[in-house]
Amino acid sequence: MATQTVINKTDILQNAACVLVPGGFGDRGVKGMMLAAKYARENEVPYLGICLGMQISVIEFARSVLHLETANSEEFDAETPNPVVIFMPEGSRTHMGSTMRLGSRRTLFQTPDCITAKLYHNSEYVEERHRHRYEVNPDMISMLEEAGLTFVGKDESGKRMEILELPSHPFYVGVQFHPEFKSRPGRPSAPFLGLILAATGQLEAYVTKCQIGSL
Ligand SMILES: NC(=O)CC[C@H](N)C(=O)O
Repeated sequence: MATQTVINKTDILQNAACVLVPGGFGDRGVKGMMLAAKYARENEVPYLGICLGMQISVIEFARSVLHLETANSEEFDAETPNPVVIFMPEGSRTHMGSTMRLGSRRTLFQTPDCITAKLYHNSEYVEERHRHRYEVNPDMISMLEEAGLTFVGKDESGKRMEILELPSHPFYVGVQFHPEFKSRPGRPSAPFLGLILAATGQLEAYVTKCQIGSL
């Protein structure tokens, strides 16, 4: 897609109540996803990034806020000088399928004082399903956190980033797992519910109810 066309596409975001960037593989559509993440971040539009969508938000933040213009995922540019998203060390580059990090795994909340912990009814941990080969580069975390992006959920080793939030934003959430896999009719997944509540101005009231245990 020509750059000009991509830029004009942000027009369609102007009336968006929220933005969701879902999972995916390869670099198809990544430019547009990056613009959507940037638009949501800069304009306080509720954002949920799932798996690739979380990785996109980290790249976008590194480029725009840390001014690392070449920040990228090794999935899109294996030689990037600023790999903010890297190939997971235990994966295999030659064998696909079962070499992915798959299945239900535990994410530990690093603080109870974050929007996702509250949405998950103040749990200390969640178990959600995974399907990915790349991850946020653990060596970049302190730089990203100093600039305001916080990693509020990590795996049991503490090295794998599972949930990010931008506390200065009304609802800017990225999850490395796939909350859609455990979502059920009448029992919506917490990150999706949070996105819709934020988009309709009901997030604060819902979170308060969670806090006082009346839900
Ligand atoms: N399911 C996904 O969105 C995968 C994201 C990315 N392509 C990875 O392999 O890590």
